[in-house]
Amino acid sequence: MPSPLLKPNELHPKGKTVLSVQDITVSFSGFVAVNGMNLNLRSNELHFLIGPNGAGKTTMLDVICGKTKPVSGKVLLPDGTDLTRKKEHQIARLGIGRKFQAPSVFGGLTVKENLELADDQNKGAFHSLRGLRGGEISHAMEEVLTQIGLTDRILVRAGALSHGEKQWLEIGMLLLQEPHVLLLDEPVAGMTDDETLKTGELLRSIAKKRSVVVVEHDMEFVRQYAEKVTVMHEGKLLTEGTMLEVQQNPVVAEVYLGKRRKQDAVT
Ligand SMILES: Nc1ncnc2c1ncn2[C@@H]1O[C@H](COP(=O)(O)OP(=O)(O)OP(=O)(O)O)[C@@H](O)[C@H]1O
Repeated sequence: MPSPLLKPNELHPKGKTVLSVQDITVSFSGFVAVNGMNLNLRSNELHFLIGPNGAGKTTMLDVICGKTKPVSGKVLLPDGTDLTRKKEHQIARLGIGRKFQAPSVFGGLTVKENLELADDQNKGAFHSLRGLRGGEISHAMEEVLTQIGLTDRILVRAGALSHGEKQWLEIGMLLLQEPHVLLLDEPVAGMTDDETLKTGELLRSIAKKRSVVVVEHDMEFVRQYAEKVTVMHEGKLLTEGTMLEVQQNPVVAEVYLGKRRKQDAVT
């Protein structure tokens, strides 16, 4: 068990593998959604998972966080722990944070109360008795508030926040759990241009200390922020590299264009 005093970046210097997906296959009642997928996640890296609709990207995140169990394969931590054998809450405790596409904050609670709830969940019941008085917030919470840009909004009900602000709040709640790996599904969908830009900068700052994996369809966003891109197609790893490298891969172009041609033929 690593010392809780160590920060994720001290545990895993840049470039070290923090999670290894090995030969994962997922079947939904006989339909193979992921077919022998491999994926290496490294520390301090902003890693995008792209591919046409139905490629298996979300399913892959679901496998890593334990929401979906594969029929075969492993998801290994550096100490050899296989996450496919763990339950969702155990995986969260092992430092894997998952954000789903729709924000799931408590609309009736303020920003501060939502963060406190996440902080309490993380640290256990005694945390509530740690002696902070009414208006006070913990140092960790203060740092997170600054990072997600909601310091001036702490007393606003989450339900009254903009779509982008809700997404940042949820990311903040995950950050309080100090995950080593953060998994996000289409975080900028439905955001304004300004919110998209702020989210990109936020993810970049988070990836300075953690491994961040983003499933994304917005190619402009990927181009702007990706350090590494993995392309999935029909449940398999098609290729990976920098955005420039995968863009220049003719098979990637064919996969995307092929999809579009099929759609054009239908409409
Ligand atoms: N619970 C499920 N039951 C049956 N089929 C499923 C289930 N979840 C996903 N699928 C199917 O598995 C395939 C992969 O789905 P997945 O959502 O992982 O793809 P994706 O790459 O994330 O697609 P998108 O970009 O459209 O979100 C799709 O054909 C989808 O219809």
